[in-house]
Amino acid sequence: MAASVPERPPHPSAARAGEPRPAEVNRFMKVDSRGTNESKKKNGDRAASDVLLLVRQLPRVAKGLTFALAVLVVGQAAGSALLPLATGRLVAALTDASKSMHGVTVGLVLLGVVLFLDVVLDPIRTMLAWRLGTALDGATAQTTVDGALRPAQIGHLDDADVADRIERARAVGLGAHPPGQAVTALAGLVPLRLTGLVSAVLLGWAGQWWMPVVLGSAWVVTGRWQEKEIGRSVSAHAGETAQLRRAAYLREVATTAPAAKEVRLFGLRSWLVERFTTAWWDGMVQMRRARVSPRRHTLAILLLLAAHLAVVLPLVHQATHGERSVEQLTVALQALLGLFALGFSGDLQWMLHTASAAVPAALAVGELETAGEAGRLGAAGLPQREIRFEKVGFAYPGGRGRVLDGLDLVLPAGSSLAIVGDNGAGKSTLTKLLAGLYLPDSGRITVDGQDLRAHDPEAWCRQLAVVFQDFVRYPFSVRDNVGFGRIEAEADDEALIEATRLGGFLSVETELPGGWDTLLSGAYTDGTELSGGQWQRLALSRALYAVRHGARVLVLDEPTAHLDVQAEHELYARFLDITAGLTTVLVSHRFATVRLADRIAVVQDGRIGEYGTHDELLAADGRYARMFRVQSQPFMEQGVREGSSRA
Ligand SMILES: Nc1ncnc2c1ncn2[C@@H]1O[C@H](COP(=O)(O)OP(=O)(O)OP(=O)(O)O)[C@@H](O)[C@H]1O
Repeated sequence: MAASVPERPPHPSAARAGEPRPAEVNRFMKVDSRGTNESKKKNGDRAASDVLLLVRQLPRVAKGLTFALAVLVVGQAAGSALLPLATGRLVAALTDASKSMHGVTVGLVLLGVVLFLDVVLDPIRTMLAWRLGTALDGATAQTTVDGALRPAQIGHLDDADVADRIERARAVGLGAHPPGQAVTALAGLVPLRLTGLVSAVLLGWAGQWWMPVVLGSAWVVTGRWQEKEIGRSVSAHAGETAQLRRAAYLREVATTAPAAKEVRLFGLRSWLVERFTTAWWDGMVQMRRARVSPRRHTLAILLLLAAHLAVVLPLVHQATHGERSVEQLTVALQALLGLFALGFSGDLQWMLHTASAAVPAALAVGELETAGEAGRLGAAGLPQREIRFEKVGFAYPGGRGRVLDGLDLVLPAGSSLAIVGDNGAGKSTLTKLLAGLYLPDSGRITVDGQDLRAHDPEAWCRQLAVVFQDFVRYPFSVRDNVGFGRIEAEADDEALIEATRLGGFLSVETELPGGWDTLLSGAYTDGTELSGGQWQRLALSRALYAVRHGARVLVLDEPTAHLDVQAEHELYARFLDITAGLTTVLVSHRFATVRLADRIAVVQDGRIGEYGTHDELLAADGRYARMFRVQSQPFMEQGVREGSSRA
């Protein structure tokens, strides 16, 4: 069956909220590098270090833009710091008995410059921040995609820790706050903080030195309390990605086409809604716990009130007793108001921390490693002699135990081998190991006597043409769907036609409205949806296109599962053409398909239980013979009944 739903529910071994994972558990990630070890840090520190990490990425992403934005932010902060000075000067000139025109003009000009700077610079800053944020989003997404695809094997995708980080890197678990939003928040926060600092200096100058110390401390302390709340919320979000991932998966099932039929037919609607709601609120529960207590809130308000009174009362007293001029009082009062910028900045801070939390996850994903050293030998022309499994043992990461256990098997080059066995016996697993997508835990696979690990995994993949049981239905053109068999090859219409002819898709292609360029997806207005069997023929054509470009090992996992009787019959008729000169592995439950192979291997208890030709295995009267009889019995009985009724 083709892949149906894009997201898997969380792995049972996924970490519970807030539960740290020891670094050595994960063999796919450098957990401790570049400050990405999130588990050891306290929530507040973690939020701050996420932001620092994000800031460090900015020049790497776009040096010029970062510099321009930094200059603008500082310039704007300097401009806004002039505001109290300009107003102070203007008020002083206006209240001065001499009514000096010079003083009024200077005040007005200063005020005009400040306002002009603000009006002109603000939209430019917003635009630059947006562009830098978009660049960061693109770079983060690229790092995630690149990292997730880098390991030559696919075991990391079965790892709950890796899956959680990928999810976080995609920012799905964080209410879709992409890292670029953090840049916008930073571009707003930094001028605020700078304004706060300048205001502190002005208050010290126009008032007394201790005034900014008292008021600034009150703002910083209460702001820190709020920041800790944000840290807790963000880490609650991050820790709860397992639940949120489940919620996202359920939403996907409910809102997309692949599962729509079953959801309706089995009446899963209420179940889905209920499960989604539960998963969503489970994911959010930590958020609610992370709220600041009302007592803390009250304390913060009282502290700020007291600090303001402690500064304002002496200021007014000094002004009324002639110890402060009108200009000083005006500047001091405005600076006093500007000091709020050192405190909690609500949405901006929240946005900054939530949006920057995806960055360490993306960096960790970007550093995913191939399990073990990747081999360097080429693989062109292999195998010449044989592929051999020697005492191969394998268990999936996080799986329930050994799927293969001491398996020995020989695939002579240029011949075909069918693999049969019960559901879950390990047939598909065997093909994935052959393709190098997983490495054996014990034993080895050799190609012409050389360990497969010694070969460059990409070079080995070029030798393979595979149709997996869950082949992918790419929503692209027919040409692309076939061409993906060898993406780096020059456009080759002859190979395209030959591969689709052998794969049984050519007759379908000629009927399509746009021919080779028909977009294969019902989700687009100009797209066309294929039937299951047509998709399978296309998947086979893709593999045969790879063969036309040099692949020498053909792996077909249930290649006839979706085919109608005629198409299956035609495929059998072409089988020798298709497999000529190739080393072919055929996984199937259909004995009509299995019989096409030169040899047959029965997978049983993690090993090869029986091996031989169809006739040899029937003569041995073992498991294969029993399975064959079970499948052919109804037809034989039917034949006997028809024979006797004719007689
Ligand atoms: N990604 C995975 N993670 C963990 N366990 C897995 C994974 N893929 C398969 N398994 C388990 O490995 C075992 C063998 O699966 P495999 O798909 O190789 O069986 P199969 O012989 O091809 O079965 P079928 O005939 O049903 O296609 C099964 O028990 C399955 O649950």
